[in-house]
Amino acid sequence: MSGASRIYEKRLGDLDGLYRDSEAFAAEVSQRGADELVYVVHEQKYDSSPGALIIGTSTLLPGAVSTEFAMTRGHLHAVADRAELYHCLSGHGVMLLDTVDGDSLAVELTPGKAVNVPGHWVHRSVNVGEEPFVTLFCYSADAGQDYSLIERAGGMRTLIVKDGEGWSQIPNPDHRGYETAAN
Ligand SMILES: O=P(O)(O)OC[C@H]1O[C@H](O)[C@H](O)[C@@H](O)[C@@H]1O
Ligand SMILES: [Fe+2]
Repeated sequence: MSGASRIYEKRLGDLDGLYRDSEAFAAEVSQRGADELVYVVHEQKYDSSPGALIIGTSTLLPGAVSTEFAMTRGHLHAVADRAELYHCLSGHGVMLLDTVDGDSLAVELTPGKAVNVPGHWVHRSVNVGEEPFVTLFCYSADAGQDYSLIERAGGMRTLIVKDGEGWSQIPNPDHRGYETAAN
């Protein structure tokens, strides 16, 4: 299929402020290096019109900073009503979802499972496994991403943390509410 293709990478040094434990983050940067890849997105879009789709794959490598698993920055779509499909191709992850009004969900994804993220939901991928977590995604080409809402809110409502050999979700004590952040 013809059209613009893009590869978008995030390295450890790009993710300052994402994890709660800033000392543990600094230690990871000095140990693993600021250039270490955390996630890479391969996307393809043939057009930017409202009806067009962006499709691609997101590959989030395994890892953790202190107790928090590797994650994407997360966002609300700039055109907030735009939805997105994520279909897990490999690995073991969680799609973390919040609404501005107070709903939160953590959807576990393993190969063959999919999550249909409605518009108006903030979303982030988390890798809770030991292999790369790879999803196929599809969303409207005009959606865009708003990264500042999560930052202003002090992070998403929930943290996905190590729990023995597995993972669990705990409330994020730094979260200030999206309602306040929006004003
Ligand atoms: O945009 P981030 O929160 O950094 O997450 C990385 C990527 O996640 C998903 O795969 C989205 O479909 C991409 O459009 C996005 O760029
Ligand atoms: Fe998205």
